[in-house]
Parts: sequence; C-alpha cells; structure tokens
Amino acid sequence: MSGGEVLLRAEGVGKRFGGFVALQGIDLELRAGERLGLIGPNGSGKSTFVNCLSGDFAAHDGRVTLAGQPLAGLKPHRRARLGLARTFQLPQPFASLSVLENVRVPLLFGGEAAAATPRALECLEEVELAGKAARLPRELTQVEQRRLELARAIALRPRLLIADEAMAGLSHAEVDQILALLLRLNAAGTAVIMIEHIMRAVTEFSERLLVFVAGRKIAEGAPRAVLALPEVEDAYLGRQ
Ligand SMILES: Nc1ncnc2c1ncn2[C@@H]1O[C@H](COP(=O)(O)OP(=O)(O)OP(=O)(O)O)[C@@H](O)[C@H]1O
Repeated sequence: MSGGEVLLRAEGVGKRFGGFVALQGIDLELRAGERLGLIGPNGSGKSTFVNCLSGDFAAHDGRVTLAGQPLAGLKPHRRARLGLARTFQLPQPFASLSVLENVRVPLLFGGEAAAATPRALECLEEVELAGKAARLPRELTQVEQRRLELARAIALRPRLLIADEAMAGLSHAEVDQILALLLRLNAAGTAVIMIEHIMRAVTEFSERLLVFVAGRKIAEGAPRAVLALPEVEDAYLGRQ
C-alpha cells in the first residue's frame, strides 16, 4: 500500500568505522505506505544503513528526513516518537520484564504512559501474543520472540517500520506468519523496509528492491527485474 508523498528521504548517507568505509553515497526516497526490500551479501552495509536511519549510529555523511523533518542529531527514541521504528536482528527484550511490560516500555518512554497498558495489549493481539502477556521473553519460542520484537516496534504506531532480518532462522510456515503480519501492518498504512536474506520472502513482500554491495547501492527497482541483473547475480555468487 503506497501513497504518493515521500515519507523518508536519505541523501548521500555514509558511515566509516575508523578507516573502513562501511557505507557510501546512499540515496533513498521511500513513499508513505511503501514496501521496500533491502538485500545484499553479508557485510554489505544493510544494518549499518538502518542504524544510520534509526539513529543507533551517527552517519558521517549525508542527510535523512522523515516527512520533511531532518533527523540529524536525534537519538533513536526521538526518531521513534516521530514515527520511525525498527526491530533488531537479534531480539532485544528486557529479560526480567513480562511480555506485556516489554511492550509497555516504548509507550512509557514515547509519551503515551496513560494508555500504555491497553495499547500494549492491542499490539499483543495484533501479533497474536495476547495469550502470553504474563510470560517472560525466555519462555517464548523463537517465532514468538520475533513477534514480541515487532509488537514493541509498532507500539507507537510508526509511519515507517524497519524489520531487520525478522525471519532469520524461522521455518517456512513461521516465515509466512511474519510475512502475513508485516503485510497486515502495511495494509493499515505503515511503510515497511524489510532487510532479509530469505529471497522468497523479500521478493514476495517488496514492491521495490534495493541491493547493496560493499557499502554501495548497486541496483534498485522491481524485484524480479533487479534479481535478473547480472551484477546482482555476481554479487550473490561472490564474483564482485
Ligand atoms: N560497530 C562496528 N564497528 C566496526 N565495523 C563494523 C561495525 N558494524 C558493522 N561493521 C562493518 O561494516 C560492514 C557492514 O556491516 P553490516 O552489519 O551493515 O552488514 P549487513 O549487510 O547488515 O550484513 P549481514 O547481512 O551479515 O547482517 C561490515 O564489514 C562490518 O564488519
């Protein structure tokens, strides 16, 4: 479900770690409600880019705006309040808090303390975890932990959700569950950037694919067309 206006604009984003250039010259325009897939071999800079968007890393170069507002210098929780949410490759719940309390946390810090419990319960319903609200995260299965991570990310009703490998290690059926959940969120208006190594999932989900290799964007466009490009094939076969 994509609207017309640009929601996120990144221009010339770059990031170095010491002398190592992890990311260079990344431009992206994402429309409201769009479903974008970000792919590339291991170490190509996908998570680094997402970290620069979410504010977990400070970019060295470039400019990022969300709905026209510059994000430079804003910490992740400020970006979350503006509507930019992300999940982490490795779910990061608070181990000693219940599933419900974990979803209440972003609401308490996001200025929605008054309605934190009903909204947290609504999110758990959305990800089909309401029955486990009183459990501890470690009592959840792997796919349930992924769903909890998504519930925490959607608590503040983001305009953009970035899902960083939300399906890694899951079975075929579990991948389908997460895909269905992300499609539901998107149908309700949330733009989604999906970083994913599971090609079936990312091509099925995305309206547009971006391909990173060695910190640069090498291709962008409709999934099937992009995957058919020789330079993309080369990148995956390690010929680049
Ligand atoms: N905090 C860091 N310090 C130093 N180097 C880093 C750091 N984070 C990432 N890198 C390096 O930056 C490069 C890009 O890493 P990044 O995690 O963004 O890749 P990725 O495309 O997300 O990979 P994967 O698919 O394996 O998750 C890699 O060479 C990585 O080793």
